Amino acid sequence: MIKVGIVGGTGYTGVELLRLLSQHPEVELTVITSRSEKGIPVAQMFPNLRGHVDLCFSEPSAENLAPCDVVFFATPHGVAHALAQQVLDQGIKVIDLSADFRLEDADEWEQWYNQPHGAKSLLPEAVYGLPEVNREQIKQARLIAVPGCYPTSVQLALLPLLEQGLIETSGIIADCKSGVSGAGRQAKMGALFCEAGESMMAYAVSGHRHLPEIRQGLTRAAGSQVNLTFVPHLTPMIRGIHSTIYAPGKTAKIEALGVDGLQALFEQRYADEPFVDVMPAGSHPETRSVKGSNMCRIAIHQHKDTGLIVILSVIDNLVKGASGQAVQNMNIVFDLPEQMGLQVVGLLP
Ligand SMILES: NC(=O)C1=CN([C@@H]2O[C@H](COP(=O)(O)OP(=O)(O)OC[C@H]3O[C@@H](n4cnc5c(N)ncnc54)[C@H](OP(=O)(O)O)[C@@H]3O)[C@@H](O)[C@H]2O)C=CC1
Ligand SMILES: CC(=O)N[C@@H](CCC(=O)OP(=O)(O)O)C(=O)O
Repeated sequence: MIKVGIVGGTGYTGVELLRLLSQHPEVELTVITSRSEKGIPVAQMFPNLRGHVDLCFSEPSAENLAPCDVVFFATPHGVAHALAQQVLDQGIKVIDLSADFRLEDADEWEQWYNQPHGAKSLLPEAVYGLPEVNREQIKQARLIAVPGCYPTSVQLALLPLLEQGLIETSGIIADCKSGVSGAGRQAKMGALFCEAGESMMAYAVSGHRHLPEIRQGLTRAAGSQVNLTFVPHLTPMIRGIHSTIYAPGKTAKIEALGVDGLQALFEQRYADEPFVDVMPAGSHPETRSVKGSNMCRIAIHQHKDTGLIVILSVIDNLVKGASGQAVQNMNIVFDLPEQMGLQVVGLLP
């Protein structure tokens, strides 16, 4: 059995890890930390876990995490910077759900996250945990940076086109909508029911901190610099991300392929991917079809008037966008079947 520790067990991604890992046949939940709820039984705070998790929250320290084989950080930015080295030094793998190790360039990270990078020496070995791109590197990794929620939905939608050089590398627009759980469990005015309910708004239009992460991944896929306009929106749902991506095709290549060729390209690219579902041509995926599941559902269209390629991509921000993808990475690292503990079907309605 794999002994698992979770730092930050009281946040939304932490409790989602608990939900998934408590059902995982190869996992023994060993340590769950919270500074604010130290000593409190996990099942007292989260009654859905009664009968499934019998641990109490403990202090987040390297000493307490020592019995683990792997530690998940489900914490705000900067926490893994401070603790990851000590955890790794004990021979424990680290899977970080925050953005601490996602950007290769520490200066760029400091600009977007407005704080000093606290673990520059670990950056060269951190592996970006998008299995659809980095599966082989993940197998060997000690330290995994789980991609952000918006970056997961946008990259999966664009990879096949950029890898094949079928679209322009500038002029791409990613218009993304997120549920409110994306903002975390901490009390914030904008996440209040009366503020977020029955309303919708864009935010961080001039530049969101996921932009450099998306750009980094797309640039790697294309082999040349990619620029895009990424605009996130807050929508009145609890879970889910819906990304509508507009990409200018390279005219001759797209005309040669046609929309059927594009559909076939996506189907081939993701044929062996357990968590990417390319929907039948003409589909319009709904966020509720992936609610609670680790699936990314994608549909490809071409706009009749402008010829723009329009890709629709939906995920559950807390599952494929965070905790589910983190468990997928753990399965790969420990050489387990990638779908183990993750075969949850989306909830309808
Ligand atoms: N919500 C989402 O959809 C997604 C979130 N993420 C990322 O995952 C991480 C966690 O997000 P989320 O679960 O939403 O966050 P929350 O704010 O809901 O939870 C944060 C957790 O971290 C703990 N924590 C806070 N500060 C510290 C600290 N200094 N040391 C140790 N533990 C600490 C908190 O517990 P306590 O204070 O009691 O110790 C709490 O359990 C973030 O980096 C977020 O950006 C990534 C993708 C999607
Ligand atoms: C709706 C909402 O507020 N979403 C968050 C992004 C989700 C998240 O936690 O970001 P990381 O992937 O960087 O960890 C935001 O825009 O800041």
